[in-house]
Formats: sequence, C-alpha cells, structure tokens
Amino acid sequence: MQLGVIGLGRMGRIVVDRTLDAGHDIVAYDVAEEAVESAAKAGAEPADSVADLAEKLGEEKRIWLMVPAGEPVDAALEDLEPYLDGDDVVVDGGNSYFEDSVRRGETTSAAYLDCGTSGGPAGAELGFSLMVGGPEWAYDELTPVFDAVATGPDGHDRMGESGSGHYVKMVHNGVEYALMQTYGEGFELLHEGRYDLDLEAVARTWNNGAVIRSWLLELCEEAFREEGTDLGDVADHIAGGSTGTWTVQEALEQEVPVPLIYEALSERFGSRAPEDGRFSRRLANRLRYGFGRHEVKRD
Ligand SMILES: NC(=O)C1=CN([C@@H]2O[C@H](COP(=O)(O)OP(=O)(O)OC[C@H]3O[C@@H](n4cnc5c(N)ncnc54)[C@H](O)[C@@H]3O)[C@@H](O)[C@H]2O)C=CC1
Ligand SMILES: O=C(CO)[C@H](O)[C@H](O)COP(=O)(O)O
Repeated sequence: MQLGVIGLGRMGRIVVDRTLDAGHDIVAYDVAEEAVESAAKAGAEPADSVADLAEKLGEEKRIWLMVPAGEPVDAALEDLEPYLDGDDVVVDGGNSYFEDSVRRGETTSAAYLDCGTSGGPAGAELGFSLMVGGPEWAYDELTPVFDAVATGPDGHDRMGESGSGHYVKMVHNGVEYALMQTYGEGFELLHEGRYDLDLEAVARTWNNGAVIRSWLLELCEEAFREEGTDLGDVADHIAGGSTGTWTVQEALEQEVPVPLIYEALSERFGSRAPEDGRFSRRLANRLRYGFGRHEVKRD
C-alpha cells in the first residue's frame, strides 16, 4: 500500500520505519526539512509540502497524521482538503481530544480514523498498541498498515464510531498518570523509610514475578539504574497534563468517580509551584523520558 505520513518526529518516524519494513511505499512530509531528508534516506519518497504529498499519492489516498494535537492537525487537514474525497482515508495517530476528532470526522471529505497510539518511542521495536475509531470500511482498508505499525494483528482494534479511538486513549493516559503516581508514592516511602534500600534492586525484584510487575515498573528500574537510587539531579517538575485533564473533565461530566487519576493530575499541577522537591514527582519526570523520550527537567 502507498501511505502518506505527515509529521516525522519521535512517533511519525516510527510509523515510517515500520511501514517501510513491512514493504509499503511511503511519501513523507514534515515542516522540518531535516526530518524529511532523514525519512528519505530510510527509503521514503520526500514531499516538500502537504499539497506535494497529496499530489504524489495515487487516486485513493491513505494518509497518516502524526503531528502535535490541536492546531497542527487542523492545519494539515485544511491543506489536504482540496485533494480529498470519500474514497480516501486519513488517520490521526496523535493524542487529539476526542471531540475534535468527532468534528474532524464530520467536516473532512475523506473517511477519518481517530487512532490512539500507545507504546511511545521506547516501544518502537515492539510496535504500538492502536485504538481506532471511525468507519469500519476505512479501518478494514488500513488493516495492513495497522498490522505493521502495531505489535501485530492483536495490537490494534476498532473501538467503535468516530471519536472512540481517542476517547479510549484519553482514559489510557489517565490510567498511566495514576500508575506513575502509585509507583512514585511506593518508592518515595521506601526512599524515605527506615531501611537503606537500593531501589533498582527493589524494582528488579518486583519485576521478576511480583503482582505489580509492569513496563512502567521496568522503566522505574531503568531510571534508578541510570540516575542512582536517589534519582540524582532529576527535578521535582512534571510537565504534560492535557490528556489527564480531559479524562478528569469527562469523568466529572459522566459522574464517574476517578479520585486516583485526579490526585495524580493534581500532583503534576502542584509540582509546578515552587516548593521542596517531591521524590514521586521526580520519578514521574524521569519515567516520561523512559516511555516517551520527553525531556527530563533537571535542577
Ligand atoms: N511521544 C510519545 O510518547 C507519544 C506521542 N503521541 C502523540 O503523537 C503525536 C506526535 O508526537 P511526537 O512524535 O512525540 O512529537 P514530536 O514533537 O517528536 O514530532 C512532531 C512532528 O510534527 C512536525 N509538525 C508539527 N506541525 C506540523 C505540521 N503542521 N505539518 C507537518 N509537520 C508538523 C514537527 O516538525 C515534528 O517533527 C502527538 O499528538 C503526541 O501527543 C502519542 C503517543 C505517545
Ligand atoms: O500518550 C503518551 C504516552 O501514552 C505520551 O507520552 C503523552 O505525551 C503522555 O502524556 P503527558 O505528556 O501528559 O505525560
């Protein structure tokens, strides 16, 4: 299949590499020229604008957006719109707000798939977990691409109608915040508590057979190994927060209690006020590098 990929950063580049490896033909565009050059070196056909990308694609266009959520998605869709019709398919693989995706599904001429993507740059070799919303025929049509980008056929599924993919990913991120918070609290107690513990050894032991083993706990182990058991100069500051905020807003609207997700979100907001460093938040700061290659804020 021929696929256009717009947005060649940490995540989009993985979409390019994995689909090329699976034998698909890629046309690649990014506002950053060096990202396009690098994708071309890997085997993609370079495009120098969204219009150029659309013109290089055949009659039935299949396009994957992997740009930051919000205005960049609308900008790319506006440039694509003159080239699209109902036989085309556009996938938004970023962390877009689900109501934006519903709106875009209604206003874009192509079939629109909202695709929640999990696994992060650190999971590139394994492939991603993909949560897809939108028209069934478009999901079926893109299945060979989803097979390549995901861990395999079990790593993606159609969640339901338009918006449902990004809705599921939003809640996934709320869970991610709460898990990070609870690991942080446990390790903070162990760090401040009565024994002089090697936290890398604790995490490694837990990761081998314990009930609470997980990929995030493996990333805790990696953080202690690379930063030291006291996390060295990792700052008490957690960035991000948009998907967690949407999760809490939606929970309030649905009258579903989500106290753990709310507490995790408020810890992030609290971390941005000047105060004494909190160990749990410093660990969360470092874990975001582990799974997302987000910048580690340092003192
Ligand atoms: N990094 C992560 O762990 C994950 C990120 N995501 C989501 O995936 C999307 C992309 O994230 P990353 O790759 O991490 O971001 P990134 O910042 O590494 O890459 C974004 C790329 O989009 C390009 N870009 C921005 N505006 C553009 C436009 N109008 N036209 C063409 N290119 C444009 C930038 O030059 C950059 O190369 C975001 O929505 C993010 O929330 C989803 C899951 C995990
Ligand atoms: O979706 C992701 C992981 O699943 C991204 O890494 C996202 O950036 C995480 O959210 P935040 O930036 O609010 O920590």
